[in-house]
Amino acid sequence: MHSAHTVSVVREAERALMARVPEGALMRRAAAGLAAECAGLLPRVYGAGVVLLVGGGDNGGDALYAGALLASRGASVRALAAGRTVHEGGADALRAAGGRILPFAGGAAEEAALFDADLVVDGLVGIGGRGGLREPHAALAVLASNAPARVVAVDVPSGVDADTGEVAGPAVRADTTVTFGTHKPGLFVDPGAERAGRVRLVDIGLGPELPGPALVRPQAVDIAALLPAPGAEQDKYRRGVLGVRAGSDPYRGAAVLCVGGALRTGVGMVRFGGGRGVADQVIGRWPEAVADLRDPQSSTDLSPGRVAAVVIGPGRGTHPANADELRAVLDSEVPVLVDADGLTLLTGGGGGPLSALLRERAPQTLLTPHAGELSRLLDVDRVDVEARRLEHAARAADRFGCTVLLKGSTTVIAHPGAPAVANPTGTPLLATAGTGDVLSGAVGALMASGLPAREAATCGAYLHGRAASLARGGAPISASDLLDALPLAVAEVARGRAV
Ligand SMILES: NC(=O)C1=CN([C@@H]2O[C@H](COP(=O)(O)OP(=O)(O)OC[C@H]3O[C@@H](n4cnc5c(N)ncnc54)[C@H](O)[C@@H]3O)[C@@H](O)[C@H]2O)[C@@H](O)CC1
Ligand SMILES: [K+]
Repeated sequence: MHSAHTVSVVREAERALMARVPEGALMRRAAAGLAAECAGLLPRVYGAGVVLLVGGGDNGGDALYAGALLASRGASVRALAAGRTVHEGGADALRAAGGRILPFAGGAAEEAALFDADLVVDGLVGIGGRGGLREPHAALAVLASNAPARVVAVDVPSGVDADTGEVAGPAVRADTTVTFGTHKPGLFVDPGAERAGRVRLVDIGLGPELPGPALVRPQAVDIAALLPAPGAEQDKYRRGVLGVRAGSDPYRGAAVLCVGGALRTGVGMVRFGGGRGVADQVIGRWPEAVADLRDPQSSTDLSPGRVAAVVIGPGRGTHPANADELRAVLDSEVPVLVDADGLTLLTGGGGGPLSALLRERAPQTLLTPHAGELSRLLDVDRVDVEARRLEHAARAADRFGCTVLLKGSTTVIAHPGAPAVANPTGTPLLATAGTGDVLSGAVGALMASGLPAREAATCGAYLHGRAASLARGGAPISASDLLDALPLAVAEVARGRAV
């Protein structure tokens, strides 16, 4: 599990650590780690052309000290200074090692230097950056991103908000980000994550000073530890029965995909509740599912004895009868996943009393919106949700008192009082109709097997993203392809389970 801490927490921890170590020790540790990473990216350090982009703060200081180490190994190192001041100690060290410092004036010579470099090191701003990049930092960030050389960002790519991953204007696009002491949330959440490239952590001894993380990014081994292992003693009921309230006459496919997502992730049984037309379609595709053709508003099949969890919403409709059905489900004693039309019902006219039910219900509840649905739930602009995904998922989790999985380029999971989760898997190929229905079924299956909502969401999002990568070897995929690849993803993760 990779952990990330916010800037204020990092600052606090650094203050505590600095009081215990000799002056300058942390920057020397950071620079040594940075230089080693840079050296590893160059075929040969001796004779390599390295350009440092340096701002006026300690982030520039890290770059200058690392540049000095590379220069002392024979690299030709030039620093382009974005402002009038640069870190003095770092500048002295670089000059002493034979490097040069040039003011950046936007001239052709500096552009040529950047385009001729073998490696560009972005030390413009780190965790001290505030708001969108000012000039000339912004111009340098654009030049660096367009340069053919590899780009290494120091601590965070300049222009990326370290806490949120927000990118307000130009930002450096790095191949590698070398971060210090702990990861920063913005490195794991898009749009920041996409700018960070490969993220490497340099240990500067901060660990003992750090409290619990603000965000975690699970690895395959963490998912393996969560994944329910079917036991020899289990029957279909003990393995978990999932109730699915998805699909409607006009949207039958949503039901087929949701039920398929559950079956292909592993579940004891699926009880499908819905009308004859959609039920026929579901059973036609998945004869192993059990159709319940009773009145969908009836709550008799929502007792914990009959289902261990319920998924409601994909393709279900937003008529008053659907609101009644959602109310009955939320009134039940079982964990519930609300998706798609169910989320619209929480937002719409009946949303007041229905969303109040979320706070009141004792069992686990999970909402799985995409950015548009979350923007409507919170009554904010979609672009704001996409710019600051963590903040909005956390706000919804607090408001509704339940777990929230925000789907998208980085899927994030928020749960009141627990670290946020950034899902590491997935591909842009997932942006296609029906993949959300598969996700709700997959996560529902994990809830039915007994995983709490936050863990089921973490595990399900990981498997869903892996399935997308495994399906069709990188060729475009449809939601049905995901169904075929889900068992491969489950098997891959299960192989990593500690024995
Ligand atoms: N504090 C510590 O113990 C350590 C800090 N380290 C480094 O120090 C960095 C933090 O250093 P600082 O606190 O000096 O802050 P930074 O160097 O990240 O940023 C401050 C500088 O950036 C400018 N700036 C801020 N926002 C800007 C914007 N939007 N556009 C243009 N310029 C902007 C400020 O005017 C100032 O010159 C870390 O990211 C890390 O790289 C490391 O050396 C490890 C140890
Ligand atoms: K930087």
